[in-house]
Amino acid sequence: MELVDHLRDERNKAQFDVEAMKVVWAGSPQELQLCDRMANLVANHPAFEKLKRPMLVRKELFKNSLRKAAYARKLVIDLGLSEEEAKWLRFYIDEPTYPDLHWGMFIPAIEGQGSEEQKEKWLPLSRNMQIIGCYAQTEMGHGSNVQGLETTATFDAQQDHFIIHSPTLTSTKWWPGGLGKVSTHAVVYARLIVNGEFHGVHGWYNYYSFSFFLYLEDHSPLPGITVGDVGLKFGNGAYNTMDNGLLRFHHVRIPRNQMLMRVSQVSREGKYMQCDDVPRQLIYGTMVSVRQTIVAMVSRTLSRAVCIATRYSALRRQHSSSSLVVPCFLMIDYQSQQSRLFPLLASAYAFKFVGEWLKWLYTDVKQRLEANDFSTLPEAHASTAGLKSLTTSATVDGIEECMKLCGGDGYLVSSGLPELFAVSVPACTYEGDNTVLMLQVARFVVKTVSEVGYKEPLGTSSYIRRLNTLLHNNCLVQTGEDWVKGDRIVEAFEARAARMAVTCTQHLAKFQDPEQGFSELSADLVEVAVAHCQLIVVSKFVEKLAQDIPGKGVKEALEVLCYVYALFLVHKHQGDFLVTGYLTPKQASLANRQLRILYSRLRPNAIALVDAFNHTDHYLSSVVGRYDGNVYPNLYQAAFNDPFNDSHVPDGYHQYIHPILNQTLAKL
Ligand SMILES: CCCCC/C=C\C/C=C\C/C=C\C=C\C(=O)SCCNC(=O)CCNC(=O)[C@H](O)C(C)(C)COP(=O)(O)OP(=O)(O)OC[C@H]1O[C@@H](n2cnc3c(N)ncnc32)[C@H](O)[C@@H]1OP(=O)(O)O
Ligand SMILES: Cc1cc2nc3c(=O)[nH]c(=O)nc-3n(C[C@H](O)[C@H](O)[C@H](O)COP(=O)(O)OP(=O)(O)OC[C@H]3O[C@@H](n4cnc5c(N)ncnc54)[C@H](O)[C@@H]3O)c2cc1C
Repeated sequence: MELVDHLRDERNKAQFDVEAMKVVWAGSPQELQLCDRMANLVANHPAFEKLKRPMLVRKELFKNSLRKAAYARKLVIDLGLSEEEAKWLRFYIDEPTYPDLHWGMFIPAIEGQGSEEQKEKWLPLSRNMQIIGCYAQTEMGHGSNVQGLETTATFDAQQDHFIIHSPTLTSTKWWPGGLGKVSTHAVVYARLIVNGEFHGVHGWYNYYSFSFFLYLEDHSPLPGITVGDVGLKFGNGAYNTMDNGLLRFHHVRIPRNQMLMRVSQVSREGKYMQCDDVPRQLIYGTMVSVRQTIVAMVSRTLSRAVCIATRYSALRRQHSSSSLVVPCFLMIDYQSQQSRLFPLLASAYAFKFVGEWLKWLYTDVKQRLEANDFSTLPEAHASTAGLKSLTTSATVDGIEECMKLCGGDGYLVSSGLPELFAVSVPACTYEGDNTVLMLQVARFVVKTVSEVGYKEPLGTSSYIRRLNTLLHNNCLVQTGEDWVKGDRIVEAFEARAARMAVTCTQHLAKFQDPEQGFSELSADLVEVAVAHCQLIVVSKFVEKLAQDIPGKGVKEALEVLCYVYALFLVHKHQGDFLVTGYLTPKQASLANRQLRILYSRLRPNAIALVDAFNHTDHYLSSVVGRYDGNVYPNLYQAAFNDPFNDSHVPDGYHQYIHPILNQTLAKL
């Protein structure tokens, strides 16, 4: 039977080579081929079916996710998949499970913080999954405030042991993924006590990582350990496939050599030693690594929501504004729908490109760290923290908007959007609460501004070198067309970021106690950080356009997306641009007018731009976002796939409805 493509007319409108755009989106022909292979491996295998997930109760759901993880492991071994292939396989299975933390945090923590000897011992065991690990940092009472962690690790010189203890209820380890039911090991952050002395009580270096055996072979916890799951989380399915755990220690002994010893050591005699040439911030290194990964992944999450909403918008018809009776308008042709949808489409591309750049920055910093060059760590910290915060917040808001853009059907689980929202929301909290992370960026920016004159700003903050120009030269835009020039756009974002940073730095200088100033101005400081991070995203998109981009019309389509992203932000944050005096109201309104022109240029390419994400229907898991656009029969069928429709008479009907119909309520 011939398949009907309900979106064919839309696809025919494309003004660029979709196959070439797929390569740009994936990053390279090799990446495209790799992702395509892994996505289809998952899509074509019944073991990875996921549509029934939201109907399962927690225990079934969890067992189901263990089955999938075990099956994935078998595929990795049977097919001899590389670590990179295995990573994409897990990604397309699309279900948070313990291997995410094992591969994503436990192993990187050992790699980054273990001594050579420890790496030699623990890494082969971990990579072969002979042990399964998690990352136990957060406690019930302390999440953002890592310095406040209460778990203690007291050195016992007599037995050459550390004694790990949870002295209070609030010191209970709380949230670590994979901890609740599965892990055999954990990297635990604890406060170090040697010879009765807390080390580094004033600094952030009083927390050390320990690796220890959590379970005996029969899988009951070691004596002195209480472990469990933190309980049901938001959303059906969603993050409930993960065993986020709780953990308490009652004077649990572990050998001294299980303290991760790259940053500092405790000797057999009980002497505490800090490695001179390694900064203490390195114990936060795993978070830098994961924040980078989150940015690399988040564009795909947003692209998924945008793909669903764009396809449905290009299919569903509603009345025109002049006639409430004739259903003639495609939803995507409403200007208001475009102004909500197209900036999200542009953001997905923007986040993809900034994610590629961040990966490059992180790879560079990682190589430097291995060679004990720590000079670029502050920038890597600020960029990973800020971009993780910016992109996850925008993505989660974007998924919610996509749900609304699909009307009532977006709210159905079969649209794929509610579960995507539920599974993505915690990204604003885990790996650092987004506001807390933006405050870290603000610290970095304010410090850079304060040091102007005796320390050269580098990398993402190099615009601060041109402070004088940015503070005094205002925008030169005179026509709408003037707004679609890369260097002009970047300069506008630089001027806004620089002016906001300088104003805040001046306000901070008025406080006698800098910390009090920082606290009182924290809301403004977050805005400074947002401006700095948006500048990074815009400038990396503009830099991308300066590269050689093959394929008919591909570069032109990307240019439109870049300007949509940037001018949408100019419009959204026009208050910043106006208050700092960089723009006049006329220039701001020209930007908005130009944005409308750009929407009309983007419109014919909309479906092709989401096709270029190359998402399989399995990955989308959305009735309204199907590739073939055959929505309505499938939407109808999906209703009958719900076990709730197995019978006309639900449980409880005879008991609770009949008495009302028969007026026999007194018998209840
Ligand atoms: C939607 C799509 C999703 C895609 C999903 C993909 C993957 C998902 C993967 C995993 C998710 C699952 C697991 C999640 C795990 C976790 O959540 S683990 C726990 C994470 N916890 C945190 O992130 C805690 C956040 N808090 C902190 O990082 C610190 O406490 C904070 C930095 C906020 C403050 O610490 P403090 O010691 O008080 O720092 P100061 O402000 O005094 O700064 C001291 C100096 O250290 C520098 N610094 C801080 N952090 C770092 C770092 N990470 N690296 C390098 N340097 C750092 C800071 O800049 C200061 O430097 P100066 O002295 O100013 O020079
Ligand atoms: C799904 C999920 C998975 C997780 N996985 C892990 C894991 O594997 N391992 C692990 O160790 N942890 C994990 N966590 C814990 C996570 O890292 C913490 O939840 C996170 O760091 C935030 O800490 P908190 O929950 O204590 O929030 P809090 O720090 O209590 O924050 C609550 C509110 O206070 C504000 N706030 C806090 N501090 C400040 C400040 N200094 N200035 C201004 N505002 C502030 C925040 O902005 C936020 O609005 C996970 C969490 C979730 C939700």
